[in-house]
Amino acid sequence: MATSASTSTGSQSTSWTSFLKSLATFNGDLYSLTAPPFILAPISLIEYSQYWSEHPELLVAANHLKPAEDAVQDEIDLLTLQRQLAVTKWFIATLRSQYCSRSENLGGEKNPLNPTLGEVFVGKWDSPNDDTKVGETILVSEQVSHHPPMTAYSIINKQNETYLQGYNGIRATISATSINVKQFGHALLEYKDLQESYLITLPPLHIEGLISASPFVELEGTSYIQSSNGYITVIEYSGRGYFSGKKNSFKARIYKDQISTLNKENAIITINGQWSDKSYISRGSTTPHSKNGDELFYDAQALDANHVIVKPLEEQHELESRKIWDKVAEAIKKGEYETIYQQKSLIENNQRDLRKKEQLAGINWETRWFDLKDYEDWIAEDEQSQNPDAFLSLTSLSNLSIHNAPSGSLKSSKYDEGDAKHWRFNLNKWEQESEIKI
Ligand SMILES: CC(C)CCC[C@@H](C)[C@H]1CC[C@H]2[C@@H]3[C@@H](O)C=C4C[C@@H](O)CC[C@]4(C)[C@H]3CC[C@]12C
Repeated sequence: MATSASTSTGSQSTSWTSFLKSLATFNGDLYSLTAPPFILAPISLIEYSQYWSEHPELLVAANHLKPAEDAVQDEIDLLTLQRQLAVTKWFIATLRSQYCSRSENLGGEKNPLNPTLGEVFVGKWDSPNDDTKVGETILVSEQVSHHPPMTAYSIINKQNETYLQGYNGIRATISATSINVKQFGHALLEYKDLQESYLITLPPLHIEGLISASPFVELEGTSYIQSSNGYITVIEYSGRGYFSGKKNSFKARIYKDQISTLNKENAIITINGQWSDKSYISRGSTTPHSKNGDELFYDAQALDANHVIVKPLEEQHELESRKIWDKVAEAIKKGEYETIYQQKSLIENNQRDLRKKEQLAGINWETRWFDLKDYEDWIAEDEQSQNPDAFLSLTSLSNLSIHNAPSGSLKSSKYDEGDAKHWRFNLNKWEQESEIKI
């Protein structure tokens, strides 16, 4: 999103009004809009990858729910369900950071800086509260495409053999009072020791509060967590006034398998509440509630987010996000609108020059740690393979599209068409990385 230069905070309401007017001619690309500088976030969108692991202990929790070697079938089954619950809890715990943190820390939803092609963001989390069971978790993310913007990430906890990877992009439309955003991409979580994997889809969202110049995100629709053991969590989101009259509401139902999802009565467990606050859990399909004495599932306000540790700027590579955007971020924090405009233009022009030079030389920018995998080429081979691909198996179990459809699209839905190319982390490339250090 471009920035309009403005010199005083007194002009804020005028520039907000012209921003709202510009929405009338919106072409679907959020980044082509001229946003008033006071709604810019002083971080690049690539940094949002960190929100997947602000509770590393929850990310690895399922790895500690392993059956003992002599466990009987009932114990094995119970632990399998408990792992589905652990993954569901971790996912619910990511939502507050993903969708509320700018509103909480910056006083309203803000527009992130649009990452440059090849921009990277890396960091780590130490074991929270010196819990030796968690160990170090690292984050590696890369801007793999600029048109359309796509960010890929990988989060690794070697001690727990826990590997999360994914990528995301957005497509937006405007309605009378909100900006509606569909997410593209998905996340894949693997517990290698357990030989278990999970496919996680990303919910649609909309931005409200535009008229009053106090934008905030509300999730909507459905997202899924499909496990390789068959269990599937179906999460439905709603805003103020739909399920409960409260903002950020959700209802998650865990089913034995995808077929069971056809009737909500089949839910084995139901979780209900606010993803930014408290949620409750009960057995079966009845809606749990604190008033019914149901058990607390997760309290998003109780635990502080664990922020990723990033090297000081002096030690950063020229492709690292905070190094690229340092001057712009400082100007945003100080409200120096002219400097924001100048420094952003420098970066954008430099990028345009680079792309022109590549075009003249007949070369394409090469991604650093992620490869674009075309699943159309893989389907036939995978059927014969001893080691089937996790994404293909999980989309088959969950009846989800393998195509580049809005995240969470079902097979045979109107979106289930086109390419089936998805960004995948290449661990070898990361292990051979010699210039960029955590
Ligand atoms: C104030 C408003 C008019 C500016 C528009 C900003 C717009 C581009 C931002 C607003 C919310 C952003 C979402 C964010 O809430 C969370 C995520 C999850 C993360 O994993 C991937 C990025 C995404 C979808 C952000 C994309 C940019 C959004 C829509």
